Amino acid sequence: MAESAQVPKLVYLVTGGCGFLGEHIVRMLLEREPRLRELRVFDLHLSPWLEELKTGPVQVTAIQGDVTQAHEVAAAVAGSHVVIHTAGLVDVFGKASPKTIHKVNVQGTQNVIEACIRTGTQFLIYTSSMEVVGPNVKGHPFYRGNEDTPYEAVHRHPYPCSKALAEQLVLEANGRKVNGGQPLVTCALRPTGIYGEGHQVMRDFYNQGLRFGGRLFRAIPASVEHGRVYVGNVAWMHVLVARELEQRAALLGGQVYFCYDKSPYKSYEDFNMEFLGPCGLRLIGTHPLLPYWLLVLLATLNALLQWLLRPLVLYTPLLNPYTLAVANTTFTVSTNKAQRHFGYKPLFSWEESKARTIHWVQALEGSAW
Ligand SMILES: NC(=O)c1ccc[n+]([C@@H]2O[C@H](COP(=O)([O-])OP(=O)(O)OC[C@H]3O[C@@H](n4cnc5c(N)ncnc54)[C@H](O)[C@@H]3O)[C@@H](O)[C@H]2O)c1
Ligand SMILES: CC(C)CCC[C@@H](C)[C@H]1CC[C@H]2[C@@H]3[C@H](O)C=C4C[C@@H](O)CC[C@]4(C)[C@H]3CC[C@]12C
Repeated sequence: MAESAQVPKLVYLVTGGCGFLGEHIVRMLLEREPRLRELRVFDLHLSPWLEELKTGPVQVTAIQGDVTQAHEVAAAVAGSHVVIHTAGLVDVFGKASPKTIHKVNVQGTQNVIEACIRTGTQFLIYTSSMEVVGPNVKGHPFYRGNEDTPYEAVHRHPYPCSKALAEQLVLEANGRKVNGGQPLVTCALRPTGIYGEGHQVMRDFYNQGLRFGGRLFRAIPASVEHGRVYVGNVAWMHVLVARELEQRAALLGGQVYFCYDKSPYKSYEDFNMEFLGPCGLRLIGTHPLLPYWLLVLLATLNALLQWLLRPLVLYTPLLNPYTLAVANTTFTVSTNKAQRHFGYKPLFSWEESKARTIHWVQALEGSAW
C-alpha cells in the first residue's frame, strides 16, 4: 500500500457490506480512502442503495455471495489488497440454529482466511465483538476495562462462542505466508454494542414504545453500565486500521482492539432514551418495575415457548435468558490502545452521533414525530 496521492490503485473487499455496520464502512471508505480504485461489496443480500454508489469515481463492484461457500469467497478476494470481514450472523434471539451461526461465523471466517492465503491478499481486518470477552455466563462485571484487563471469558451461547472462535482463527493466521510469499497481516476490532442509523434493535424498541402509547418500562437498574459505540466511529476505526496495517504491520498484526468512542456510560435502556426520549418516548420508572427473579422467569418462559413453537412458528422475543444476562451485567471499556497503535480518535463527537441517530429515528416509518 505505497502512498500515492494521484493514482488510486487499491482494491478493497468488504464482506457483509450491505449490513448495518457494513453500509457505514462502505460509505466511509468511499469518502475517506483516497487511494481506493475499486470497492468490492460482498453480501448474501445486495441492497438497492449500492446502485447509487456506482456512479462515483471509485469502481463499486457488488458481489452477491455466501461466505460459507469457499469458491465464492475466493473469487471475490482474488486481486484485492485489503479485506474487511464484517459479514456475520448476528443472532442472540434464536432466529438461526447454533449450527448455522457456527457455519457462517466460523467456517465463513476460515474461508476468508484461506482465500487470502490462496490468492495472495495480505491484509485482513476482522469485525469481532466485545462479546468474545463478555459478559460471561457468570455475570461478572467488566468495568471500564481494556484489552489487557483480566476477565474470565466463558460462553455458552452460540453467537459469542462463534465470534470468539472466529477471532482466534484470524489472529492465529497472522504471519502465515500468502501466495507470493508475503506474510498475512491480520487484526480484530471488538465493537461494544453498536448504535446509530440503521440499528434494528433500536428500531424494535422504538416500535415497542409506540405500541405501548409512547412508553417503555424500565427492566434493568440504571446502575448497570452497558458499553455502546456509534456506528460511524466503528466504520472509521475500520478504515483507519486498514490504512495503517501495511505501514505498521509489526505493531498491529495479530492484535485486538476494543472499538469505542466518547458515548456516555449508561444502562442499555437509559442510553436508548438519549435518542428515543427526543422522539417522544418515555421510560417509566426510576427502578425496574419488575423484580429480577420475575424477569428471569419471563425470559425462561420465552425460551420454552420458542422451543415449543419452533415446529409451527419462529417466536423470537427481545427478552430471553441470554439477552437479559447481557443487558443486566456491567460491561464497559476504557482504552486508548487503538489511539496509541494507529492514531484512532472518534470522527464523530457524542453530540453529533446523538443528533444523527435521533434524526434517523425521527424519519422511521410510523414515527410519532
Ligand atoms: N451490531 C452490533 O452491536 C455489533 C457489535 C459488535 C460486533 N458486531 C459485528 O459486526 C458485524 C456486522 O454486524 P451488523 O450489526 O452490521 O449485522 P448485520 O446483520 O446488519 O450485517 C451482517 C451482514 O452480513 C451479511 N451476511 C450474513 N450471512 C452471510 C453469509 N453467509 N454470506 C455473506 N454475507 C452474509 C448479512 O446479509 C448482512 O448484510 C458482525 O460480524 C457482528 O458480529 C456487531
Ligand atoms: C432485558 C430487556 C429489557 C432488554 C434486552 C436488550 C437486549 C436485546 C440487548 C441488550 C444488550 C444488547 C447486545 C449488546 O449491545 C452487544 C452485542 C454485541 C454484538 O456483537 C451483537 C449484538 C449484541 C449481542 C447486542 C444484542 C441486543 C442486546 C442483547
